[in-house]
Amino acid sequence: MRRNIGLIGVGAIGNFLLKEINRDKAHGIKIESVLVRDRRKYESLQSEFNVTLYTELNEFLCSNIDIVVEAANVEAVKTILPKAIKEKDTIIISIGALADEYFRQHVLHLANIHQHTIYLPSGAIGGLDLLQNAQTLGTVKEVSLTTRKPANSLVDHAIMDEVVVFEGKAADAIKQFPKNINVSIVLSLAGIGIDKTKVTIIADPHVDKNNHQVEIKGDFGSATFSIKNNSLPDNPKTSYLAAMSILGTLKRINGNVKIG
Ligand SMILES: NC(=O)C1=CN([C@@H]2O[C@H](COP(=O)(O)OP(=O)(O)OC[C@H]3O[C@@H](n4cnc5c(N)ncnc54)[C@H](O)[C@@H]3O)[C@@H](O)[C@H]2O)C=CC1
Ligand SMILES: O=C([O-])CC(=O)C(=O)O
Repeated sequence: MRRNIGLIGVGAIGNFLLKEINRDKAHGIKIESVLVRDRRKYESLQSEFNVTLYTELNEFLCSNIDIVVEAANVEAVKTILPKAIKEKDTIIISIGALADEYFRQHVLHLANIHQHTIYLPSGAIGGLDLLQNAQTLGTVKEVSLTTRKPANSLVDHAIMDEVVVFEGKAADAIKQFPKNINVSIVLSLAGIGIDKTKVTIIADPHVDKNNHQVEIKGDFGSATFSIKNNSLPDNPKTSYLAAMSILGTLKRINGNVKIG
C-alpha cells in the first residue's frame, strides 16, 4: 500500500488534494510531507492539514513517504523528477516536461534502474485506455486534440470573438502553452508521439469551461471524446477532472482490481 504521500506544490491541484485526502481521511491515504519554495507562505498548512513542510528536496524525499505527487509545473518536474524517481514512485501531472525526448529517456532509464514507476494520470481528458489498446500493434493513424478554453486563460488582452492561438504538433503546443496543454503530451505518449499528434488551441470569450475534443483513427476504427470540464476555483486554466485524476490514480494504485 502507498499510504503516505509527499506532495510537491500547493496551488489549485495541491489544495484540492490536501482538502480531499487529509480532511476527509476517507481514502486510506494521507499527505504527510509537502515540498514548497517559501515556507512562510505555507506555514499554516502544518496545523490545518497535519503535514510537515519541507523546502529541501533531499529532506522531503527522506521523510516518511511512499509515493511522490507533483502538482507544481513543468520546470519543477525537470529539476525534481530525476532525483525523486531514484527514491520513490512518482505521479506527475505537469506531463509537458516529458515532451523533451532526452529528459524523458533519462528519467525512464532512472525509473528502470531504481525499480520505480512514473504514473501519468489522464488529467483533464479521457480515452487513453482506448488509445493505448488501439496502438498496441502500432496501427493508429491519426490523433488530434482541439482545446477550447475561456479567452483569459490563453491571451492577456480582451477579445470579442474566438481566436485560434495555436495549430500544429503537440511538441510545439507545449512549448508555447506549458500551463494549458499538458493533456496533449499524455495523449501523445499514449498514442503516436509528440510530432504526429495534432493540436489546435482556441481562446474563446464565450465559453466558461475547458473543452477538449480528442479524435482518434486507426485500424481499430475511430473514436471521438468530447470533454467539457469545470475548472478549479483557484485556477481557471486547470480542470477539476485533472485534480480528480490524481486522486483516482492513487486509489487505483492501492486497489486490488485494475480496470482498463
Ligand atoms: N495533465 C493535465 O491534464 C493537467 C496538468 N496541469 C498542470 O498541473 C500543474 C499544477 O496545476 P495547478 O495546481 O493548477 O497550478 P497552480 O499554478 O495553481 O499551482 C502550482 C503551485 O506549484 C508551486 N510550485 C512551482 N514550482 C515549485 C517547486 N519547484 N517546488 C514547489 N512548489 C512549486 C507554485 O508556487 C504554485 O503554488 C501545472 O503544471 C498545470 O499546468 C493542470 C491541468 C491539467
Ligand atoms: O486542465 C485542463 O483543461 C488542461 C490543462 O490545463 C493542461 O493540460 O495543462
